[in-house]
Amino acid sequence: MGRTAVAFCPGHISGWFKRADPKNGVKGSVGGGIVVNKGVTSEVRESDAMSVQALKKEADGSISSLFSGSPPIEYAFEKLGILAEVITTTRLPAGSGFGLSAASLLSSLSAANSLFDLGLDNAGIAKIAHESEIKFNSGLGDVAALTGGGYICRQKPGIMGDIIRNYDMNDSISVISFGPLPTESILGNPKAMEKISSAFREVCPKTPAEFFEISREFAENSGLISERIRSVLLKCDQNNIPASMTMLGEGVFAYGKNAERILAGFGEVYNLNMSKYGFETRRND
Ligand SMILES: Nc1ncnc2c1ncn2[C@@H]1O[C@H](COP(=O)(O)OP(=O)(O)OP(=O)(O)O)[C@@H](O)[C@H]1O
Ligand SMILES: CC(C)(CO)[C@@H](O)C(=O)[O-]
Repeated sequence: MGRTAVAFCPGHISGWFKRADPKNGVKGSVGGGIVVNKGVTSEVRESDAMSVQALKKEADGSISSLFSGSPPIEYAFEKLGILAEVITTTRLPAGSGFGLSAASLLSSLSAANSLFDLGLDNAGIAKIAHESEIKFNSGLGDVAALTGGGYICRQKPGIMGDIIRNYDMNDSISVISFGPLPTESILGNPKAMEKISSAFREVCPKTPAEFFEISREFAENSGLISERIRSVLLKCDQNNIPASMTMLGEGVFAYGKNAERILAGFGEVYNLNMSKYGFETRRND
């Protein structure tokens, strides 16, 4: 049995985004989102061979296998010249707008950093994770978002871009997910991306209410709202609950004490809170 290290990274719900023009140098996106208190825990173990196993924890505590192999994590570890057995565990659904590809990269790299004494600081970890996300089209702005907490507005692309972080989102955030919308399928679709680009407005919220207004306006203009999402949004509107579509996943996130009750009529509800913190490293010899 080799030594292990464990690290956690929160999830990130994107409310609006726009891909940065790669001609301008830095790759990624600008946009807004919420760093949330549930995300991905990675356990990294010394090994002679590289392997990644993704696990899902259910509401009743049972654990099931999601998939094995994760090209973004394998690529990042190869870049660092390390081999390890990686196990990621999450309570949240995959491919559903929680930025889990970024969270699994950041938690796995944080754990590897401490296990192998790589000496990377948080910016160094984020740089490798961001590069891997861009390479696999699995995210644009999630890594930058997850370098800290709060509900945020990213005004420049990349991990060194200006990020406004606000922390006064005190009520719970309820999320319902109807199924995955693989990030690659949207980012790799020029028509969808053109519509998304025209839906984007260069504004930053100062309050949670403004955050949900900007998210909703973007979602309405993005061309991504399905019939199922529309019916949930209508119900939220009728009950004065701020709500919008999770980017990128076929789901709805809604704000405040009454949101859970309304969303529960449509399926399993994930109850989250804004996280004040981004990813972290913890040693576990
Ligand atoms: N929990 C996880 N553990 C390990 N690898 C993951 C995990 N989630 C996603 N990945 C890797 O990221 C790839 C792309 O995932 P995708 O971007 O569709 O999911 P996501 O990040 O959960 O979605 P979103 O970015 O919309 O929240 C997956 O094929 C997988 O290789
Ligand atoms: C593209 C994206 C919506 C995928 O989660 C996110 O990375 C973002 O906001 O850039």
